[in-house]
Amino acid sequence: MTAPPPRSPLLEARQLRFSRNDIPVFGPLDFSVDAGEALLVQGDNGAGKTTLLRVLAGLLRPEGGQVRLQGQPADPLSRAQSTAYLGHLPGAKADLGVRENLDYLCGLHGRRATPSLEEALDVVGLGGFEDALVRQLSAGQKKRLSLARLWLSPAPLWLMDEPYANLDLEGIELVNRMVRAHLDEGGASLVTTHGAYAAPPVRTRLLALEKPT
Ligand SMILES: Nc1ncnc2c1ncn2[C@@H]1O[C@H](COP(=O)(O)OP(=O)(O)OP(=O)(O)O)[C@@H](O)[C@H]1O
Repeated sequence: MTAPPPRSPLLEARQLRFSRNDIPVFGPLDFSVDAGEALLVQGDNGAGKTTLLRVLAGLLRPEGGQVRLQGQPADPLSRAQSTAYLGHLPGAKADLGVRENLDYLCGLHGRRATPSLEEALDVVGLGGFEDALVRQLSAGQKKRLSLARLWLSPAPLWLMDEPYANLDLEGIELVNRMVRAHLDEGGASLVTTHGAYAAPPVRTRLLALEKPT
């Protein structure tokens, strides 16, 4: 019996590098993440973690190198479709309600057929806040709204920039439960951290970012 061909990584970066005004921010980097895995991206303030995630999401153009998704070269459009980005700013409209915002964000980024918006809000602990205005939410509640958007996303690759920031202990456990469930379903996650926060208790690779000299 012949062995099945090896499966391509969900995400692979080759010699990926980024500069701003000719000043190197990161790279060249080589790394890969398989379905069912998390990659912990560690580095000090300014090491380039957010920039790397934004490049992978297709929001910034790398200076060089390649990004492959499931073995195929990925242009910015396919990167945008295959990734869900959880950033520092929730991207929500302050004067709209929580459910309205989630609906709007899912309209922009796409969503799975299930669960419903209300179920997703329950999962992240925002049940009962459906009609609250986003500007009335705390920082942690806004982060939970972003997590609800992630939970509804059909994208296999989650790009999570400091997902534990502003969350209480229960929120940290929520992030870990979500990452574990996403990986169990065949997804993958990149999680940035300064190293001081908790890390998801899942099969994890490590990418240490240092400022280029
Ligand atoms: N919009 C921007 N314009 C110019 N320089 C920027 C911009 N955003 C980030 N930088 C610079 O790029 C470098 C990398 O920033 P980045 O936000 O990727 O780091 P980080 O590792 O995510 O940091 P932190 O842990 O503080 O969030 C820093 O030197 C930063 O000053």
